[in-house]
Amino acid sequence: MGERPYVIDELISAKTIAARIEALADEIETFFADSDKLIVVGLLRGSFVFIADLVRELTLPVEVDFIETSSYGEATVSSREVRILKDLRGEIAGRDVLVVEDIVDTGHTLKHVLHMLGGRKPARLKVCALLDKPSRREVEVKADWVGFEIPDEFVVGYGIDYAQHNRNLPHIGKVRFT
Ligand SMILES: O=P(O)(O)OC[C@H]1O[C@H](OP(=O)(O)OP(=O)(O)O)[C@H](O)[C@@H]1O
Ligand code: HPA
Ligand SMILES: [Mg+2]
Repeated sequence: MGERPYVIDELISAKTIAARIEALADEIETFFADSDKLIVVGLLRGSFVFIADLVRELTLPVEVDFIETSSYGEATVSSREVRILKDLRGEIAGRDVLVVEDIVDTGHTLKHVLHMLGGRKPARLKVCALLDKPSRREVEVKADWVGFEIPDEFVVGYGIDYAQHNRNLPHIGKVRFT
């Protein structure tokens, strides 16, 4: 399926995102202050910009690893089938893990990943999501830290795509079909 014609309206500016990430990093750092072994796990591809900015605001020692998931493909609706295209490189048993996600929408992706990682017996398993669309939730799952709650709009930018486009926008915009 190809893209329908659309324009992008700014929803959250780059400056607002940067300020919010500073505050999130402060909270995360306080929570994990006693941890010398935090693994920050980004969900590819959407979280690549967010994780890059977030880890640079953290001063505690961290390792960085990635999982690649895919459920949307070229569409604006979830396939509800979460595929793991790439798994972690390292072991997480007994380690503190922070999952970094760009957006929690239906919740299928995060639920699947938390179930998978939880089974590996990490010490603590927490989630930081930049965006949360609670009105669209289909399964119960919650991020421990959320940057912004947003309305039911299809968003792009700051790592997030529509049919693989617009990940390089520095701000978050909403797609308006024309
Ligand atoms: O809560 P959900 O409805 O599951 O949606 C959220 C997930 O969907 C998007 O990923 P996508 O499958 O598009 O892969 P991408 O990160 O490579 O864009 C987004 O980056 C989240 O990971
Ligand atoms: O609003 C969205 N935009 C892009 N990809 C997504 N994946 C889940 N929700 C979204
Ligand atoms: Mg996507």
